[in-house]
Amino acid sequence: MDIHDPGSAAYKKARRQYLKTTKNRSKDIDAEWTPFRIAEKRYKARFPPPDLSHVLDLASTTWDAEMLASGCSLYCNGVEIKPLGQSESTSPCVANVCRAFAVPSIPGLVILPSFVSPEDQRRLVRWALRDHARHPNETNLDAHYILPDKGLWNAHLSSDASLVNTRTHIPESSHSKYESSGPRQLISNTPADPTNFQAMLHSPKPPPAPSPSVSPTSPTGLISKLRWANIGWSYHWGSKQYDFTKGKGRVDDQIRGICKRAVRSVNWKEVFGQSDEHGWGNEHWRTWHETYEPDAGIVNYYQIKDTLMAHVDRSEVCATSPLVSISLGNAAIFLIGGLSRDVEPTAILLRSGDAVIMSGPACRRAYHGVPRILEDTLPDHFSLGLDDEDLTSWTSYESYMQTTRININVRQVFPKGFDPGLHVEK
Ligand SMILES: O=C(O)CCC(=O)C(=O)O
Ligand SMILES: [Fe+2]
Repeated sequence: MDIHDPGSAAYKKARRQYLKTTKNRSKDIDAEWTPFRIAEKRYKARFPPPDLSHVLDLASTTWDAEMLASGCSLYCNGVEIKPLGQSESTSPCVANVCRAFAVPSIPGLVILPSFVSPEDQRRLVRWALRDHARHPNETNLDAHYILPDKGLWNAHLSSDASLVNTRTHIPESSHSKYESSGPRQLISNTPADPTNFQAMLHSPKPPPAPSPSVSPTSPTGLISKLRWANIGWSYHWGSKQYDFTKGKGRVDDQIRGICKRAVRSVNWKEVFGQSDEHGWGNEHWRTWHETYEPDAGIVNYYQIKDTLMAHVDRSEVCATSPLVSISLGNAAIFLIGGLSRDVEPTAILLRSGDAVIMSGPACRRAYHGVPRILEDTLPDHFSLGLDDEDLTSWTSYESYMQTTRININVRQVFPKGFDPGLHVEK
């Protein structure tokens, strides 16, 4: 990256901005920062450009086949990793190269580098933009705009000149129904679990208030403002709870298939079988190959300067089932720590095609975030993708992806055997 070259224009610009913004900053603000916040600040900084030498980057290392097969711990940029062997169902090992790694300091974290093929990555990008970011799936834009029936991406592709109208003209009388909420608030919510499910089910979930400051915008103008689209069960951002009264949205078959294949490719005994010190009793990881069933999630659309602050995904009733996270497009720094922000996080470079599985009580409720999208890291197969379907429109996907990272983040809300239907029909 040329941000590391002190002679480059990007470096000089970042330095100028840094000096301007830090001129009056008190030095002791830093003293109050948690280890997670310090790491976030470090990787987010435009200046000095972050040192990536302690970032776990599985793709940058050539692994010795024998060492991988030994099952012993290895170190990559100072981070301990454990290569996982074959699972009984499908193998993540291609030509004897291990394709699954656990991170022992965060039990339940599994990384599957390059799990999604280049063709599937392009297919998923099309899906995320053209097929998924539209009605009936809610996006961050729906609160403020009345999106076109044909979908925002299709409207953008057809160079639709007509502006997308805002929702600001809400009758005064119904204002009280609406609650102010923005995307990805960092308010803390009560962790969901089977015992408080009933109370959560019936708590009020008012629709978000449309922003009064937005104005009608072209589809092309709005595409760069797309930040998330819901998958499966509907999520209520205001209360940070699922709204089960809205019914169960579909999980696309392709997404479901990839996530199930990822979970089946892991030999969970190697991940959790050694010790049961985490006290989740029934060892339900033993049945994940058969019982794992994704039912909710989110597609995140990051532009280069976007970040996702430290958070815990604790709205799911099941706090241990695998969460499968797929990265597409530009690479990112992913930070994952522990049950509080006081735990020093591990930094992981996630590249297009990588899958991450967060599972078990230690990892599933660990703080994590994305402090940085790395500019100019779009892989070549996004530019050379002209051999598959629909040649003409790929260039639009490619140009959008030049400045984008997409993350498909898929969860299982309910533990096996928990029937939400019984409780909904009262
Ligand atoms: O973008 C990522 O890799 C993580 C996204 C995430 O943590 C979330 O959607 O909750
Ligand atoms: Fe998350």
